[in-house]
Amino acid sequence: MSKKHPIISVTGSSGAGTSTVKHTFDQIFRREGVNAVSIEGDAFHRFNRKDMKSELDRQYAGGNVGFSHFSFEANELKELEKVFSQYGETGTGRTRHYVHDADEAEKYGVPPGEFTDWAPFEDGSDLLFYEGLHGSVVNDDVNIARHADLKIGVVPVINLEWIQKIHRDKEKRGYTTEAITDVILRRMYAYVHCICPQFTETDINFQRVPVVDTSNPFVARWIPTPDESLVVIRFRNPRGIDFSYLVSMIHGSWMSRANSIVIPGGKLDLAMQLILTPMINRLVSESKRA
Ligand SMILES: Nc1ncnc2c1ncn2[C@@H]1O[C@H](COP(=O)(O)OP(=O)(O)OP(=O)(O)O)[C@@H](O)[C@H]1O
Ligand SMILES: O=C(CO)[C@H](O)[C@H](O)COP(=O)(O)O
Repeated sequence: MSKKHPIISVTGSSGAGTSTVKHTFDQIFRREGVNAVSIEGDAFHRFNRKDMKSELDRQYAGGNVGFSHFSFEANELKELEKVFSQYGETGTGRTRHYVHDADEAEKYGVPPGEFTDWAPFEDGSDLLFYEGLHGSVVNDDVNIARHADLKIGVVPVINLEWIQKIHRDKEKRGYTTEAITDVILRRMYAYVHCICPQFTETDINFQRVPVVDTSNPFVARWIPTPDESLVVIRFRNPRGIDFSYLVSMIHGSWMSRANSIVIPGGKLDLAMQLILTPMINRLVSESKRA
């Protein structure tokens, strides 16, 4: 945690919607005049695509069938913790990009499956924004969660997460349903052991729940729309959260527990703006006073 150089981390599995949530944060940053530097979790993969394939073969041959991109050891988590820690102390740091597809290859000038070079953050930012797989990890080697001042979990129920992943990976990244299904299966061990535990560390979780039948996610023809879903918003520490204000502002919402509200899926953007804007403003104004 850093009063002077705050960090926001948004954590979610592959296809959960963290990139989508980043757009909402970007809108808040623009509107509130907050200068944020952003990093993507995939930048901290340990291997490029080709080397990951070799490493997977090597791990499988050695009997480690739980190895995947979700695994701690497939990512440079010490480097990520160092970036968080350095940013918290000095407001400086560095990142790079993992290039997934042709569009990103054109944008960054390196082929799909490769990393760009590391580059330093711009000077003078107000906060650091992380979005990816491992923003709230606590294990024997690293404690990334302790460096972040606001930790968000993006966690659709799993059938929906799979539908979102399958559609995104097919349309944007050119994979087949069979290849994506294979990846989902191979990642299951690390999903349970490396991804899920983070959502007890996060301050607020946004869980999208479809209200249409998603019982066979592998044949779903489209992603359930916002109007075909609800979102459960759970606060780790509900003290200071003005639930009656939120329920009155978000038409159709209700409290389901003392620390949780449920909103119509179409109100997610509004809810995020109402909940997060004062939190972001507080982080920035406290940092200017520190
Ligand atoms: N609230 C939402 N309503 C409808 N569709 C959504 C929502 N959130 C995400 N999606 C869809 O789900 C897919 C995956 O979302 P997104 O790319 O944001 O995931 P991600 O968590 O960033 O994945 P990765 O980390 O693997 O890049 C996209 O097609 C996106 O449009
Ligand atoms: O989004 C992901 C994880 O968050 C990808 O699955 C990961 O970055 C590997 O990508 P690829 O299989 O395309 O090389």
